Amino acid sequence: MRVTEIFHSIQGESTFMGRPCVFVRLTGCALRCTWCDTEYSFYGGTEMGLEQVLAEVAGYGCPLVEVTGGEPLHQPDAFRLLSRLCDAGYEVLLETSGAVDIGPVDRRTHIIMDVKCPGSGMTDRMYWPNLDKLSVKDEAKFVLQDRADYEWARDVVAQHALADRCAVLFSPVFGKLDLQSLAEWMLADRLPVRFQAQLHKFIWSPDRRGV
Ligand SMILES: C[S@@+](CC[C@H](N)C(=O)[O-])C[C@H]1O[C@@H](n2cnc3c(N)ncnc32)[C@H](O)[C@@H]1O
Ligand SMILES: Nc1nc2[nH]cc(C(=O)O)c2c(=O)[nH]1
Ligand code: SF4
Ligand SMILES: [Mg+2]
Repeated sequence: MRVTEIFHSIQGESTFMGRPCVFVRLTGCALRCTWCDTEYSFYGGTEMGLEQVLAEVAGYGCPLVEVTGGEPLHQPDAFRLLSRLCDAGYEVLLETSGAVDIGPVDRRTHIIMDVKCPGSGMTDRMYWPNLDKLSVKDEAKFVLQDRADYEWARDVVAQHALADRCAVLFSPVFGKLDLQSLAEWMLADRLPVRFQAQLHKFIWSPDRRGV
């Protein structure tokens, strides 16, 4: 499979935020979210075998592993990687765009799935049946760039009763949507969702790779 980087860091997103975690970032993505912070993963990378990836992950001695990208699910080997990581006893997280069917993902995986808001420019790429496939251990994440995105996300959460199904995360596009505004909108509307900002960008510099 094609791998951009494997690194050990503090999990900066999701309900697992704050925990030490090994990241496997797979190369390539068919989407182009306007605000994507990982464009360096679109091309290049190194070809690695499944066993090689598993060995490198094991070297960190860390029980939490996240497979991300790019869009990991574009590579057929990603599904095998997730299953093998689960078999090996890791707590396994998957970050995925919402554009690829999550049906074949090993159900031991915690799926953290973006629902692409209008500001991303990628709403029409969403595979909507994915919303019904999320379960209690999974998370639906809305990355918001402005008030219009917020209102759209609020409506999607209500229409699909998403908060009854799984954790729902509202996250500002880093450096674009003011944290305080988002927090105040959520409180005013009494939303049953979780505020989250990208912790690693506060710990390290926002454009640093491999953290
Ligand atoms: C780089 S993506 C890789 C996984 C997958 N392609 C996806 O979109 O979920 C990982 C996460 O970072 C989020 N993200 C990317 N750029 C961001 C930004 N500028 N501000 C906040 N979150 C961002 C994405 O929305 C996604 O939840
Ligand atoms: N520290 C850290 N936490 C993260 N959580 C999700 C990430 C991602 O890029 O998918 C990420 C990342 O790039 N770094
Ligand atoms: S789907 Fe993920 S990796 Fe692809 S452009 Fe959007 S945020 Fe970036
Ligand atoms: Mg990232």
